Parts: sequence; C-alpha cells; structure tokens
Amino acid sequence: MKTLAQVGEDELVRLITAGLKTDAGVLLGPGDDCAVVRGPTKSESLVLKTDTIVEGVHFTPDTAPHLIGRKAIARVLSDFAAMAAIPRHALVTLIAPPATPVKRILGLYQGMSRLADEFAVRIVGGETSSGQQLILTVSMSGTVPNKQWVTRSQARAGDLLFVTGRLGGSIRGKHLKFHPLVKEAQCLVKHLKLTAMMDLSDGLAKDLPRLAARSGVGYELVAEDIPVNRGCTVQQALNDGEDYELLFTASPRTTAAQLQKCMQAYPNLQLKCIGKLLPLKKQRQSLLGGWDHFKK
Ligand SMILES: Nc1ncnc2c1ncn2[C@@H]1O[C@H](COP(=O)(O)OP(=O)(O)OP(=O)(O)O)[C@@H](O)[C@H]1O
Ligand SMILES: Cc1ncc(C[n+]2csc(CCOP(=O)(O)O)c2C)c(N)n1
Ligand SMILES: [Mg+2]
Repeated sequence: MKTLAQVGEDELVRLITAGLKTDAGVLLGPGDDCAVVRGPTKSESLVLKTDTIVEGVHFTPDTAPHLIGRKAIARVLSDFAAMAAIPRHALVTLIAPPATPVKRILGLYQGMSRLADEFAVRIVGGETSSGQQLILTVSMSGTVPNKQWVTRSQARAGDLLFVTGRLGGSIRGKHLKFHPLVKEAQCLVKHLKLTAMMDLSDGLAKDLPRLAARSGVGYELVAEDIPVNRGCTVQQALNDGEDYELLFTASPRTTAAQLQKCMQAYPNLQLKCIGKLLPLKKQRQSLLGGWDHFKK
C-alpha cells in the first residue's frame, strides 16, 4: 500500500475528491481556491473556503501569537481574493495542548480579530479541542455576483500571464505579515479581461502548472521577468512558496493603460507580465518544485 509521502499532496486530493458527489447547487467544486455554491438570492453566489495552519509546519512555537492569528485569517482572505470574491463570515477551530498559556490563545484571537475587522469579516463561532500541537483552522463564507468569480480553469492559449508583487524569501517574515489582495482583485476584475486567477501559496513552480493543468493549456514562463524579492534568487522565487501574491491570466489585448489604472488605484500594487499560455502541445518547459506537505 502506498503512503502519502509516495503519492504526494495533489494526487492525494485527487483521490479524495474523485469520489465526491455533486449536484446542481454546486457551481464550482474541489480544485479551485474556493468552492462556489448557489446562494440564497438570485444575484449572488456563496463562496466557501477552509484553511489550516499547524505549529511546526506553518509557524514555530516562538511565533508571536497575534501573527499566528493574523496568518490564519489572511490565508483565507487571499483565497477569496483569488476568486475575486468578498469574504463575510468566519468560523474558527482551535486545537491546543492543555499546557498552552491562556494568554497565548487570547493573543491569537487578537491577531485574527484585527485583520478580520479590517476586511469587515465577522467571526461568528467555531470549535475547540485539545491536541499535541497548536492548530488553527479558519473557514469562511462570502459572496460573489453571479458568474463573476474567476477560476483557475478558463485560461486560454495566447493569454498573458501576470503576477502581483515580488516572489521568494517569505520565511523571512512575509508569510506572517502579507497583505491579502481582496480589494486589489476587485480592481483587476473591473479593469482587465481576466481569464484565470489563483493565489500563490506553494510556489510559482507548483502553482503555475496547477493553473495551466486546470485550464488544459501549456505555459511559457520568462524566468528573467519574474519579480524577485531583495536578496532572493529566481530559484527561491519559484520554490519557496507562501508569497500570497496573485497569479492571473488576461486577454492578449490587455493594454498598459488598463494595468496602470489598477496600479494608480493601489500604489503598492505591482503588476508584472511573466509569460504567456500556450497550446498544450507547444509547451517546452516543465516546472518542478514548490511545496508539497507529504513529498519532500
Ligand atoms: N481533504 C480535502 N477534501 C476535499 N477537498 C480538498 C481537501 N483538501 C483540499 N481539497 C480541495 O483541493 C483544492 C486544493 O486545495 P488547497 O488547500 O491546496 O487549496 P489552494 O488554494 O491550492 O491552496 P491554499 O489553501 O494554500 O491557497 C481545493 O479546491 C480544496 O477545496
Ligand atoms: C515553521 C515553518 N516551516 C516552513 C514554512 C514554509 N511553508 C510552510 S507551509 C508552506 C506552503 C503553503 O502551505 P499550504 O499548502 O498549507 O497552503 C510553506 C512554504 C513555514 N511557514 N513555517
Ligand atoms: Mg489558494
């Protein structure tokens, strides 16, 4: 019998999700940054996402509690950004060892509440249990106008490939302090013809092939054009992960003026074209690497 280390994370999720049933209320099932289901009103759909952070995997025992809480909320917000959706309500599951100081847990909630408030997300409940290490799970619901969510699967050959911000070296601090691009994504959708989008959590080398595979297209990445964080190599930009930037594809007719509109509205938003999508048969590169929870 194969182990998780042998099959890896993506194949495991494929095996799990292949057996799940769907129905007409499920508008977008497993495989994207969030799920989308039919909402209570005709004009909007409901967007759902859950995400976990684990001590020793996503943060260390000496990470400041408010930063752990902040990260737990920010990661889910980043997935809402990736769908161009608006997050609204959150449930929090807390697992902690019995010896944890109460103050540490209250610190987590301060960090979570602060970022949630900034995005007008209300924490409306949760669940508490004990375990061997600290684990924080945030599940969020939100909304998107009907048919206006952006998936990973509609990119076409010829589309341009863009990334926000700079990549690499997130372990130096950005993985705890990044700014979720929820509002910026709304601006992108307004001014550009986006065809696909995802947030970069496992490294461009892992996430770009995922987006291309979901869209059934190939890719051509121009390594020299990848915006790299100070002190980082292109290899780090490709493989480190936890950039929480947006990777998106847009019409080949995208103009500099359209990009400028978003960069003017959000002066901290940097947009860079790093390649294009190709017909599957024309792909010559094959990116390998990035983060896998099981295969090291
Ligand atoms: N245990 C699971 N059961 C069912 N679906 C899952 C499970 N784990 C992951 N998925 C689905 O697989 C897809 C990829 O999951 P993953 O958590 O890697 O999301 P991501 O957006 O790629 O990463 P991140 O959450 O770090 O941004 C998602 O659509 C998710 O809902
Ligand atoms: C202590 C510690 N060790 C390593 C890392 C780096 N790291 C952890 S998970 C992950 C990928 C994204 O996770 P997921 O796939 O769960 O979204 C990365 C790059 C860290 N932040 N803290
Ligand atoms: Mg994601």
